[in-house]
Formats: sequence, structure tokens, C-alpha cells
Amino acid sequence: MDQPIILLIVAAIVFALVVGVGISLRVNARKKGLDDRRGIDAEVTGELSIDDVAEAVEKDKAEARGSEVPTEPASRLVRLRERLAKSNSGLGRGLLNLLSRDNLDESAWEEIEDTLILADVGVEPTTELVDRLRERVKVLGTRDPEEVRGLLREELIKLVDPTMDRSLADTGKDGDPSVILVVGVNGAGKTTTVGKIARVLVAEDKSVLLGAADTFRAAAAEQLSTWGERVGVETVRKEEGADPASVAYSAVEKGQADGSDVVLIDTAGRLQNKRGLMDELGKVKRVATRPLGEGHEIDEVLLVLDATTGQNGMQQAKVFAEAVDITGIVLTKLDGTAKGGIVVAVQRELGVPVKLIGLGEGADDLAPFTAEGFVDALLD
Ligand SMILES: Nc1nc2c(ncn2[C@@H]2O[C@H](COP(=O)(O)OP(=O)(O)OP(=O)(O)O)[C@@H](O)[C@H]2O)c(=O)[nH]1
Repeated sequence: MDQPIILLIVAAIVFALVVGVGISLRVNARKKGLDDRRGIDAEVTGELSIDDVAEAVEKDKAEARGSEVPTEPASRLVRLRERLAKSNSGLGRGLLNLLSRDNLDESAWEEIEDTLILADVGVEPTTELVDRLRERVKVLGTRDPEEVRGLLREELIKLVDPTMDRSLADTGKDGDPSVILVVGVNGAGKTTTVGKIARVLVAEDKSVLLGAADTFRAAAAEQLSTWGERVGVETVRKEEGADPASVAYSAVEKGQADGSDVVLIDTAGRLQNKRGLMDELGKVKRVATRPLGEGHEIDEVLLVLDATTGQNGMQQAKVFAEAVDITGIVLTKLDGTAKGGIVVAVQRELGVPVKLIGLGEGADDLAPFTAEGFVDALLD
């Protein structure tokens, strides 16, 4: 072979080797780079579960809305139940002690009656409960503490009525928003309750709009807007003194246009006279659902009642019930009273269920009401 040809072949082999080694070095370097980056990413992110990602997305969503993230419902309920047990355990424990006495004579039964009346259970339900307890204790004969507790629990649950439908009308019909009107005297906790309900609904991924139909005081609309901002929902409001019905109308109109799930309307609760209250609430109720067309009535009218006001509160409740058809009761400030018996009295008086209870001033201090949960907290 000619020398130049041999040289050419050698040069080609050397070139091929150099290119091959070069490519392999680059590929390795890239692979190493990627591995290093992956290592750093893994260090930064740690092990991310689906839940972590969901939580992060929720936080981002809430931050984008400029609002706070509600606490998890399960932990909230435990905390609220503890608070209810704390303020009302005297009632349950008092009854248990009395019923466990060796000698359950007439004076003991009278004491049981007094305990129930003092806790605002009301005369008629008290008499019913005591009659039933007397009957069952007689049948039972000997009484060990567990039996007494079980018996009292059963009878109290019956009294509170576990069969009532306590669900909130938070789903509208035919794609329209559900319209919830919130009524009650000033100071009962209406605005706070509207804010708390909005927070619960937002946490359930529902879209909510607030209507500030308490136009009597500018501060009321301001307070409602502040609650709205906290949970990232809009508030429809008008100037002080505007017609409350027109605010309700505008809120529902906007709710429908926006495709909101729920429109929550806060109202004024001045009890200047019954006629005035009836006229005002009646008009708000009639006009609010007009944007939704014929046949769409208000989905829910919630009466907010301060549990600490006792018989006075019951009188107010009756006036509101006459002014507008109430569909559910929110009993607020149960954390500040040992008179939890008002739950029974108000349900009896108005014939509508307690649906929610307020157990503090905090944003998450609102709990769905259940007969079993309530009675268990009393007996804790
Ligand atoms: N302890 C306690 N306080 C509550 C509860 N609910 C509301 N409050 C307080 O009660 C006070 C009155 O509440 P509001 O929501 O302003 O009452 P309102 O009925 O809207 O009254 P107006 O704004 O005057 O129309 C506030 O200080 C609330 O923080 C509750 O469940 N427990």
C-alpha cells in the first residue's frame, strides 16, 4: 500500500476515536449534570405527596384571593365540641349526679326539674323529659352509673330531635344560586355568622357572594365587606339608607350573572315595631329572588339568636318568625352560657331546627348542629 494511503487511514481512525471519545464525554457530562440537578431538586422538594401538592395549591389559591385558609373541619369540630362541653357541662353533670342518687325521692326529681328549667329547656319539654325519666328509672330498678348515663343520653337526644333535617340549603335550583337570608336582632351575631358561613362554604369550594342589606348603619356593610375580604368573596353594598330590598335584588342579580353557588344576604334587625320589621323583611324576601324569575323562592331564611338572652331572646324569635318564614336557627354565643337548653325550647317554639351553633368570636367558631353531638358534649 502507498504510504500516503496508510497515513490517510491512520488519520481517519484517529479522527474517529477523538470524535467518539468527545461525544461520550459530553453525554456523560450531561447525564451527570441532570443527575446532580435531580439530586438538588429532590433535596429542595423532599418527598412530595399528592396531599402536599393539593395543600400547596390551596394555599396559592387562597393567597391569590388575598384570604386566610380555614382550618380543617375535623379538628375544628373537636375544638368546638370541647368549648361547648366546657360552657355547658354543668347541666349534663348536674343531671347525671341527681339521677345517680341512691334515694331518688320527690325532692330529687324536683331538683332535676329545676336544673332543666334553669338551663332554659322550657317548662313543657322539662315536664315531658322528667316524666319519661321517672318511668324508665322505675322499670330499670337498680341503677349503675353507665346505665343512668345511657338512659339520660337517649332521652335528651329524643328531646333535641335527631329526625329534623339540619342541612343548609347551599345548592340552588336549575343552575341558579341558592339565596340565603340571614335575620335577627342587632348584636345577635348576624354579620359574624354570615362571615363564618361564607368561610365554611368557600372551604367546600363553593362560590359565594355577600349582600349587605343592613343599610341602616354604614358600619354594618363595612363589617360585612371585611368578613368577605377575609374569605376572598365579594360583597354587594349600597350607600347608607338605601332600600335593603334593592341591595338584595342587586346581589342576587350579580350572583346569577357570576354563576355563584350561594348568595348570603345580611339584614338589619331593628325591632322598632313589629309592623315595620314585617314590612321590611317581607319586601326583601319578595324582591331578592326576582332576578331568578317566577317561582323561585328564597331557599333559606336563617334566624340568628343569641343563646345568652334566654326568654327575651325567645320573644324576639317569635316576632321574627311571624315576620318571615324561618327555615333554620343559628344559635350563637353558646360558648358564653350554661343555658344550652334553649336549643330545645326554641325548636319547640318555632318548629324549625337549629342548624348551626356559634361557639366563639373566631372565624372558625361555627359548627353544624347535631342532636347526638350536642348531647354528648353536655354529658362529657
Ligand atoms: N362569644 C361569642 N361571640 C360571638 C359569637 N357570634 C358573634 N359574636 C360576637 O357578638 C358581637 C355581635 O356580632 P355581630 O355579628 O356584629 O352582630 P349583628 O347581629 O350583625 O349586629 P349588628 O352588626 O349590630 O347588626 C360581636 O362582638 C361578635 O364577635 C359567638 O358564637 N360567640
